[in-house]
Amino acid sequence: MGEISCPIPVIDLSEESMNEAAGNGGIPRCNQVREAMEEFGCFFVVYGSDSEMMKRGRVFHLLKELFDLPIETKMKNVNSNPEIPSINGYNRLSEIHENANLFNATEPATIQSFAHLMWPSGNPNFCETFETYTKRLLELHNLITRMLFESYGIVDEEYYHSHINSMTYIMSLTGYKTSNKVDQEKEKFVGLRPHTDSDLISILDQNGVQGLEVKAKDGTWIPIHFPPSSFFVIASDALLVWSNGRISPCVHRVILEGKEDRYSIGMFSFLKGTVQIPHKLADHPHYPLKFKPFDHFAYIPFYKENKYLPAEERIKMFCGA
Ligand SMILES: O=C(O)CCC(=O)C(=O)O
Ligand SMILES: [Fe+2]
Repeated sequence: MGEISCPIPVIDLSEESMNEAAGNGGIPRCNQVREAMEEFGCFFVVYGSDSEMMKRGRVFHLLKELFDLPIETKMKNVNSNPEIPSINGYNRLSEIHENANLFNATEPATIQSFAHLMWPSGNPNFCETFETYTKRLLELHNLITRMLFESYGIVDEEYYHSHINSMTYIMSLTGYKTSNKVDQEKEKFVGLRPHTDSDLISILDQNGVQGLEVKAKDGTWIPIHFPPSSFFVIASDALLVWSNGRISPCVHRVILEGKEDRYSIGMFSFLKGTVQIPHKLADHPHYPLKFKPFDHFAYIPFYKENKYLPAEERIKMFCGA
């Protein structure tokens, strides 16, 4: 059987490409971002230089180091954000699947105190690598947000800055240690059931081991193979509300195969406060106001209780107009 080419758009936001575009009068890349979000709820973004890619390899070595620590150590990472009590700092979800969540992940102090908990005698390599990494992911998140706003004609700088300044990020580090599953050499098994995420926009990364799949509009599952130097960007539940129903959250799952351990990182963006449809998107004959404003943190426990309902149904139950 021949390879089916992946229909998911790849958007090049690398520095060279952005400079080139600026020189050419600018390819309307912000429209590509919006179109990808509206059509697929996700896209690949090429971002960062080759030397940064080398460093990204380091990130996943460090995740192995982290998940190889004794469970008692990993359990010391407790939730440090009392406003989101329903998200744990550490989860052991099965014998092969565990994850660590870092709250306010873009603050260097968060990375340092996490590293100190995990490695009391210090791990400067972890701190340096993750501080740089989260900084880049934050820049990327802000760039994508700005482009999306621009494409919708929301060019109010004050609105953009107040939105960005209201964000907080949870970085979720996940390990799927399939090598622990000695008896299931060839069988595929579910790492994460189909779901959408509860935040606004998630940025995903992984080591070289495949497993992530997204559900296309026709119901088929598309395996996600990251192009070189890319991250995978997905729309989450709160973006459905913010966009007044224009952007459907991306349904995704993780299917594991073989014995190679898989490590992934998700940078999840939450609004500290109210998610609200901007006037520009509410005031349209095809898009009458669909959702009431809602408190993003208050949504999380509801989301968790109803995680496997279709996102549209869940959101409508929570804040349908
Ligand atoms: O492991 C992955 O690639 C995806 C993780 C994910 O979907 C999640 O944490 O919500
Ligand atoms: Fe997810």
